[in-house]
Amino acid sequence: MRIHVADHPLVAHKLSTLRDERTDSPTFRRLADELVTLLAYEATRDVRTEPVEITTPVTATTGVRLTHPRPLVVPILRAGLGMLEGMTRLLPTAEVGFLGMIRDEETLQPSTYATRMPDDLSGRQVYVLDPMLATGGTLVVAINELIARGADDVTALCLLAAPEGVALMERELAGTPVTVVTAAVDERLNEAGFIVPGLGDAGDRMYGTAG
Ligand SMILES: O=P(O)(O)OC[C@H]1O[C@H](OP(=O)(O)OP(=O)(O)O)[C@H](O)[C@@H]1O
Ligand SMILES: O=c1cc[nH]c(=O)[nH]1
Ligand SMILES: [Mg+2]
Repeated sequence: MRIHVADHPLVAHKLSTLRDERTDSPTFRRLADELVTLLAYEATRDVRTEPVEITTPVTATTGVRLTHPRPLVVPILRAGLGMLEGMTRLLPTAEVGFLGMIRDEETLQPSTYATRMPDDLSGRQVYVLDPMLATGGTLVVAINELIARGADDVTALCLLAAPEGVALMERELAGTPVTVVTAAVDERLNEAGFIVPGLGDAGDRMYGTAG
């Protein structure tokens, strides 16, 4: 597994406002959207392309286009849904699948309550969207499902990661074609499994609800 931390002052600036407890839901959603677009630029560095012959007003030349099958983007509901538009702005022709997952507040174990994506992902590049990589349990289950369906290149975009979650993914997904792109790796998890300093519950902050 590879991890890429986006080291850029604009990313750090937007992330700081996102973390601030005074940031309201509309601003949180807008900043998450802007951050995803910056992360998506890094995350799609290896998106598959093929040569294409084009003619400019001046001459014939060779350009590139995204290969078929198109990449699949999979937001993990709820909070990952707030990252979808920022991602598809850069990859407008991507196919979109959905995974609904929830982490038990006591045990911190993830469970999947909805799955809507192609059964056969053979040879597909997949971009998974989830703002928080905390214990890593959610992303390990999600990515194993994608690989079981045949995905051969998986990139997870996360706004924030905890070292414990990165370590779990490195252990559980060793030898798999997985990359994590994140805006920051924070200090640690607290007793409740929240990222410190973190930004709180991403889903609640995004949608203005509790739980
Ligand atoms: O790395 P982990 O320890 O598994 O935790 C991360 C997960 O927790 C949050 O989802 P949550 O369960 O709060 O669901 P929500 O998006 O509906 O709020 C977050 O959006 C991740 O999916
Ligand atoms: O800090 C955390 C950890 C898990 N999920 C969140 O939304 N925030
Ligand atoms: Mg939540």
